[in-house]
Amino acid sequence: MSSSSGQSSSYDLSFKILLIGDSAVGKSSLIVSFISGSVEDIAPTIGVDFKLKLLTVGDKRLKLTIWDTAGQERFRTLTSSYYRGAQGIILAYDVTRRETFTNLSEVWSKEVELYSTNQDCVKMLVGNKVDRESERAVSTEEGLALAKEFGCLFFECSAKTRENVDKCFEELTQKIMEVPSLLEEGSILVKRNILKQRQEPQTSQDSGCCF
Ligand SMILES: Nc1nc2c(ncn2[C@@H]2O[C@H](COP(=O)(O)OP(=O)(O)OP(=O)(O)O)[C@@H](O)[C@H]2O)c(=O)[nH]1
Repeated sequence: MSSSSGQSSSYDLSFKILLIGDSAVGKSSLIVSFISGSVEDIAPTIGVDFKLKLLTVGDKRLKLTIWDTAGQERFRTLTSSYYRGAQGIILAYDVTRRETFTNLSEVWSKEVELYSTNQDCVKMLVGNKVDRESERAVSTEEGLALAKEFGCLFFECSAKTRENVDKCFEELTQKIMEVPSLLEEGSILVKRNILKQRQEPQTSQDSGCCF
């Protein structure tokens, strides 16, 4: 699997991936770490933000639109509509803050049930900040058990050291491509986009923000 960030209108499949979870678990950092390979200090997300990543998997060129939602409760109602049409959802928590893990059951999995319109959507639990091992408050076994309960994929990673960051996005993408209905959606999205580009003046957008 090879990857690049930036602009290109030439791709075979287009997928939408959404990151959810409590504030400051590192959702934006995971995205930036994956997209640009760098680690920066990031301000809290206001509303919703998205970034694009181009990947090649086998002979397919993929466009991933990765939506970053605000974890802060005051933005919750703003983010609910962004679940629509997602082929992949990452439920993120911070392995050093136990409440961010318990909120996956209390809050975030309920939001997914309520708002996710795609029954076949692939979900992944991601425990972030494993570089802070001495402060760990959630064990790997607990993460695995919850992922099993939710029927999700599972990864632990660090946006800071980039440990497992590429792997978790790549594994999620791979699993999406293994679901025939999602694969079909991915190619329909590309066709729709080509039609739209023919009808509207060309605008190139690598990232954006909605609130
Ligand atoms: N040590 C460590 N710090 C991290 C890691 N990932 C993120 N951080 C830090 O955690 C803080 C919050 O990161 P964000 O990426 O803004 O978190 P978020 O989940 O997007 O937060 P909201 O936008 O409020 O929902 C920042 O200070 C990051 O630098 C990590 O893997 N390890």
